[in-house]
Parts: sequence; structure tokens; C-alpha cells
Amino acid sequence: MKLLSAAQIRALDQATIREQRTTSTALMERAAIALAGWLYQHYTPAEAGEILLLCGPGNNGGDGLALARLLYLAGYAVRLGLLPAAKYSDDYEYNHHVLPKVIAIQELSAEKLPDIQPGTLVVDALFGTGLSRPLDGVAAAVVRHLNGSHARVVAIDLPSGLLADAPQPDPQAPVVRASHTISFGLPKLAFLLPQNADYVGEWHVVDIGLSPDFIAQADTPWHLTRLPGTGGFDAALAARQPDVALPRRGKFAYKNTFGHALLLAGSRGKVGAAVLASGACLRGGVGLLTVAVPGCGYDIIQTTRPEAMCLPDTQADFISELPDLKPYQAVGIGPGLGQEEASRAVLEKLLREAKVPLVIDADALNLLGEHRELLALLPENTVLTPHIGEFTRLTEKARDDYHRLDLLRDFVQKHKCIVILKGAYTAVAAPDGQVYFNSTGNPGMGTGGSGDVLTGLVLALRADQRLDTVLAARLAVLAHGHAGDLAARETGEAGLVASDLVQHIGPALAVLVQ
Ligand SMILES: NC(=O)C1=CN([C@@H]2O[C@H](COP(=O)(O)OP(=O)(O)OC[C@H]3O[C@@H](n4cnc5c(N)ncnc54)[C@H](OP(=O)(O)O)[C@@H]3O)[C@@H](O)[C@H]2O)[C@@H](O)CC1
Ligand SMILES: [K+]
Repeated sequence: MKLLSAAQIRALDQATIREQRTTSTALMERAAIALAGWLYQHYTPAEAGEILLLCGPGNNGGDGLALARLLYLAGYAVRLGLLPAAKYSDDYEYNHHVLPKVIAIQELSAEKLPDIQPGTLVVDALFGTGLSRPLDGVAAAVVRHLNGSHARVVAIDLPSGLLADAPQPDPQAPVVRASHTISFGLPKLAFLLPQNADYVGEWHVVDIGLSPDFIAQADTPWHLTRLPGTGGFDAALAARQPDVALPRRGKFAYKNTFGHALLLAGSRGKVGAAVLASGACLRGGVGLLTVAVPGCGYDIIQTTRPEAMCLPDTQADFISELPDLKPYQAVGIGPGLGQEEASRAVLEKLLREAKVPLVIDADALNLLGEHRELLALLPENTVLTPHIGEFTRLTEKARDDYHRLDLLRDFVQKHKCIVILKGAYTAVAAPDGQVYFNSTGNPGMGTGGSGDVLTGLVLALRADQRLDTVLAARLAVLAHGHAGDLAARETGEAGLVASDLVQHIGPALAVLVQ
């Protein structure tokens, strides 16, 4: 699914009106009906209490006015706080005109702020995608008052003051802190960035029938990868056509189709990383797996992973030798590797000699960060799986999340590689600069070894001869997160450990088979 800029969303609204021979007033009514439907589902009139709708002068405010009318008609108690302005949008004017006269209206001013008690349900319809400057004056006073009130806040389309697709020009200007944000048709890039989490709260998408043709043709580097069906996501967001699919295994498929992977992992005290990554690789469907470990890891791998072959290094504590690469269709390096000079030399030799896809993680990334000259050796289509700290070591400290996305796109385009930047909405960045955010996973996955599991899974899918690199990376990230969601249903988020992820990779991948 694509994520569009504010300018594209405005064009999408216009295209929808044109193509469907409707009017902007009718489209606003659809938006209001969808919002009302969401509110009916989440709050009965008794749970909602008297709802305060704060409306700005544009179409976001128009949505708020139309919603107030529908809520009133459905038996909810509502009152309005309207921002004074020199000019109002036509659909605002229309919806103001058709308001039932019994609804109480307060004109907002800095001197006379609305009564908001802790727990009051407030709908933020001040500004949406038309925000053209940081909030000041009455609008800023109202938002500060709202943020200080401990109200329950549902934001329409965007929390007011937040831009859909760019950093805030004035960090001092206030932004509404919503509990829920309800977006029309598509989520917004801003929702996926950690710096906005406190403003956006939980976000939801309601379908208002915006032009599918316009969306299909829109050009954007930003995408969200969803699970097929309804699993774990908003119904309106669930992919009818899956965003990515794992091809079914043919009846006569041979294990060569699924490849022979080599994993270089582990050092004294960190052989567990090799165990986790190799387990994930096996559960990820690899044809054959060989694990190269330091001598101290030999018995461990042979015991815990009887399905894998094991190559013990002559060094007991760390990896110092690169095996002959001929038998393998993909090579992964990094989990628990340590940062010994001998291991760095193995990494360098691998980068120079490998003719097959590589997956680079953890300590191997730290070695690349410390020896950046090695980046020039990265074979095309190598997959790197850094978390934010590791990515910073490879590039520079980002000013904010948007700057980090710029750094990410520059990096993959320069090095012709794929970066899986791990986080709440893990981003898969492709060499052409396209970025695919992930929609699965939960905070329980922020636990030791979770990254090792992802590396093993990416390695398995890179060894699969049927998949291209970007598809393999997107599938691995989606299945990894879904495995975490399945596991958390049994363990809870706090009780989730990386081994649980390995156990759930099979069912998580099965959902993606088409
Ligand atoms: N189009 C459609 O069919 C549909 C659209 N929909 C809804 O429309 C929303 C977009 O509406 P919109 O374009 O009217 O923009 P909106 O966010 O209401 O604000 C613009 C107004 O605010 C003003 N203003 C801006 N910044 C300001 C500031 N800092 N401080 C003070 N004023 C400021 C600005 O003034 P100006 O910049 O012109 O001076 C203008 O008057 C979208 O988010 C969705 O909710 C849905 O109904 C679906 C159908
Ligand atoms: K809003």
C-alpha cells in the first residue's frame, strides 16, 4: 500500500470527485459517516459523555461540523468549539449552515478557552492536510489547553499541527496529542515515525472510496507492507490483494530450489545468536543449512540444530576462517560474531569473494562501521539489517526521523544494497530508493536475539531461488513481525523471547503463501 504526501492527498480528493462525478460536499459527508461509524463502534453515548468537537476553518473543520450533526442525530451529546477565521471553506460553510440549531457553539478565543475536564471526549478537527504554517495565536492556545487537560482526544485525519509528510518547521509550536488518529483512505508517513508517536497515538484508517486508479498511478517512494486478509490490522487496511506473497512450493520442488545457506555466527559467550539465527533459517524453509561457528560452538549447534551441518573453526573462541563458498546459494554473517581482527578479515574476504547473495548483521555491521572502506566492497544486492544505532555507525547521526529516511535512501542508492532498518515500523529500503515499512510486530520483540532470528529468516529467503532480494527482505520482515504477534498471543509481550519467534515462523510464513 502506498503512502502519499499532503499534496498528493489533495489531488486524490480532487480526482475522486471528478471520476466519481460527486461533489466535495458529498465526499465530506462520506468522510463524516465513516468517522461516525468508527466512533459508534468505540464509544456508546454513555461512554462518550458530552463530546466536544473543536473545528478549524477548512475542510478538516468541515468534517468536524458534519460529524457533530451525525453524532447528534444518533443520540450523542455534542458541543462545538469553533476557531474564528477571516475565511472558511465552502464545505465548512455548508456544514455550519445545516447544523441542528440546538447544538451549543462556542467561538474559541485565547481568553475564553473551552471547558475540558479529564476524560472529556474531544474530537480534534482543527487542521488536517491543509496546515500551511505552525500553529500560533488562538489555535496554539486551544491546543496547549487541550494537551494539558487529560482529555481523550480523537484526531480527524491528522493531529492538528502535525504535517503529514515533513518535519515540523517550528519545534516550539504545539501539536495535538491524540489518543487516536483516524485517517481517510491511507495512513500518512508521519504516523510511522517514532518522533510523532506521542501526537498520533493509535492510528486507524477508514475507507471513504478514494480513487483506486489515482492511488495506483501515484508516484511515491513510501509504502506499507500489510498481511493478506484481516490478520492483526485495521479491517479497512487489510490487503484484499496481498502486498507480497510467498510462492507455493511445487509438488516436485527439490531442496536445491530452496538453496543451501551458509551462516557465519557466534563467538564465546554468544553462540546462542548462532542457535537462534540457524533455527530461524531452518524454519524459514531453507533447503540446507551449514553453520560456521568457533570451536566452542560445535557441540552446541550439533545438539540444538540437528538439521544443520556444522563447520567448527580452528579457533575456539571466534571465527577466523572463511569456508569454501562454492556449495552455497546465500551467505549470512554477523549474529554474535564478535569484533576480533581475525573475524574482520573473514568479513573482508567474504565481501571480496562472494558471488552469491549476502546478509550482513550485528557485529559484522559494527565492523563495517569501524572500517567504512569495506563498504566499497559490498556486492550488489547485499542485505544489511541494522537497528538505528548500527545504521548511525554506518552513516551519521540523523537530526530527526525524516533526515534518517533521507540518509537511508542515499545509502542504499549509493551502495546498491538493501537495508532493513529495524524499529517499530521496520523499513526495507531498496536500491532504487523505494522504502517499504512493515505493519506487523509488537514491542515484545524488543528483546535479545530478535535480530538474530530476523537474520536467519532473511538468509533462508535469500537462498530461495524463486525470490528476488527486495521481495525476500519484505517477506522476511513481515513474517518475523507476524511470528512475534502470534507468539505474543501466548506469552504476552513481556514474556516473549526470541526462541518463541523461531517457533512461530512456520505459521507466520504459511499466511503469506499464495
Ligand atoms: N478535500 C476533500 O474532498 C476532503 C477533505 N477532507 C478533509 O479536508 C482536510 C483538508 O482540508 P483543507 O485542505 O481545507 O485543510 P485544513 O487542514 O482544514 O486547513 C486549511 C485551513 O486552515 C488554515 N490554516 C492552515 N494552517 C493554519 C495555521 N497554522 N493557523 C491558522 N490557520 C491555518 C488555512 O488557511 P490558509 O493557509 O489558507 O491561510 C485554511 O483555511 C483533510 O485533512 C480532511 O480532514 C475530508 O473531508 C475528505 C474529503
Ligand atoms: K485534525
